[in-house]
Amino acid sequence: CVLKLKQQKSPLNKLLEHLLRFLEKRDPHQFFAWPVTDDIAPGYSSIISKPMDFSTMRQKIDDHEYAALSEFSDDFRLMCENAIRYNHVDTVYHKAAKRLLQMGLKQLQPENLMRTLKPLS
Ligand SMILES: CC(=O)c1cc(-c2ccccn2)c2ncccn12
Repeated sequence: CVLKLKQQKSPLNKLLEHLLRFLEKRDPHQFFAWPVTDDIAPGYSSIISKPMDFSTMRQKIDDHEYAALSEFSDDFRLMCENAIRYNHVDTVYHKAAKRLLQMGLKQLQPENLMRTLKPLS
């Protein structure tokens, strides 16, 4: 059998894995860890046309589906905005999504990005 050589992690992939770990730490209840199912959220799949969650983002990193940081940020924003739209404003999920989005976009700003990357260089 032909051994599938472990693909070298590209610099972008190293950055995205680092960012994903940073963002996941700010979801202590793991509300965003896995896809939302219709069982836990009635009608979810007919309301949210493009679902997204951290496990899907991790799979996309591993499958080299992100060609740029902006594509990763788009999925992060999509994940948060789905929760902001589906969940009523007075729910823990809506509130957690707003906090996570605000914190995540701040972290993705170039000057803050450099700050988290320093130790990686
Ligand atoms: C992210 C989201 O919208 C979500 C996560 C969850 C969730 C995630 C993990 C464990 C339990 N619930 C959820 N439950 C009901 C309605 C919406 N949600």
